[in-house]
Amino acid sequence: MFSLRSVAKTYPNATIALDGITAEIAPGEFVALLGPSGCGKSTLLRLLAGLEEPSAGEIGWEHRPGPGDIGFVFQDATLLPWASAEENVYLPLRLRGHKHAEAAPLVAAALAQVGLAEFTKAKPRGLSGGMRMRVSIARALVSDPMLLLMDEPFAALDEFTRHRLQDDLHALWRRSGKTIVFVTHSIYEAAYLASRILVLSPRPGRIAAELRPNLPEGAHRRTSAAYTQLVAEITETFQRVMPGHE
Ligand SMILES: Nc1ncnc2c1ncn2[C@@H]1O[C@H](COP(=O)(O)OP(=O)(O)OP(=O)(O)O)[C@@H](O)[C@H]1O
Repeated sequence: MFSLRSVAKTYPNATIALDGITAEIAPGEFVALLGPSGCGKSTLLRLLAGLEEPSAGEIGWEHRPGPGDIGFVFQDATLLPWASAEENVYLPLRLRGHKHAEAAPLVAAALAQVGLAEFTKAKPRGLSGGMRMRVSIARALVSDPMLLLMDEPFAALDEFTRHRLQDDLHALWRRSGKTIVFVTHSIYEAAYLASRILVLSPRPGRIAAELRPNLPEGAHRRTSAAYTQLVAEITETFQRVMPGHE
């Protein structure tokens, strides 16, 4: 779907956020960018979104994304507080000039995809944190993007809600075949969700290691011996690649 060739990013204040990032991402992959705070994960997402330009290297696209081809989900749900779930999900289509009548079935389908078919009229304050995040995911899905960029979307949720949303996101990914790039600090989350894990080193971020997990699907995924083993493997990888670790 896209390739990163020796991509580097230095900010005007001389902070080198990323250096020499090279990777090829195929359609349908679920890529976790896993790394410590400040290693440039969000910078990499912004480069992919076209919000920043690399200072060196290049990003090559198989099909250059147009409007609506990339969906974003951030750590905060960033919903309009006075607007209903439905209106929040309609927003990106409205901004691109879609009429309400034509958008309504897409909005309803996106909300149904995240399990909120019954909550279309609810305002954000009437929804739990997990439900607000579901609205945010529906808003990202409404234009049927080819690529979903997610920046620590579940970091602020309690553990139980987080597990539910991880389960549902994983199922959605399997069902839809979308390409997802997901930033996280959590080894457990990366292990559970991703088909490929890129471990980034501390700033300047480089790809320090790469894993391609192949966990069993189904109800026992999280409790499987393979999952525990994968978490141990990623933890060992971290200890190996992070300076200052014994
Ligand atoms: N606009 C900017 N100007 C200058 N420095 C920046 C800018 N944006 C980010 N940085 C710096 O670049 C480095 C990488 O930031 P980035 O937000 O990409 O990291 P991150 O891995 O996403 O961190 P976190 O996990 O804490 O969100 C940090 O040191 C940050 O302070």
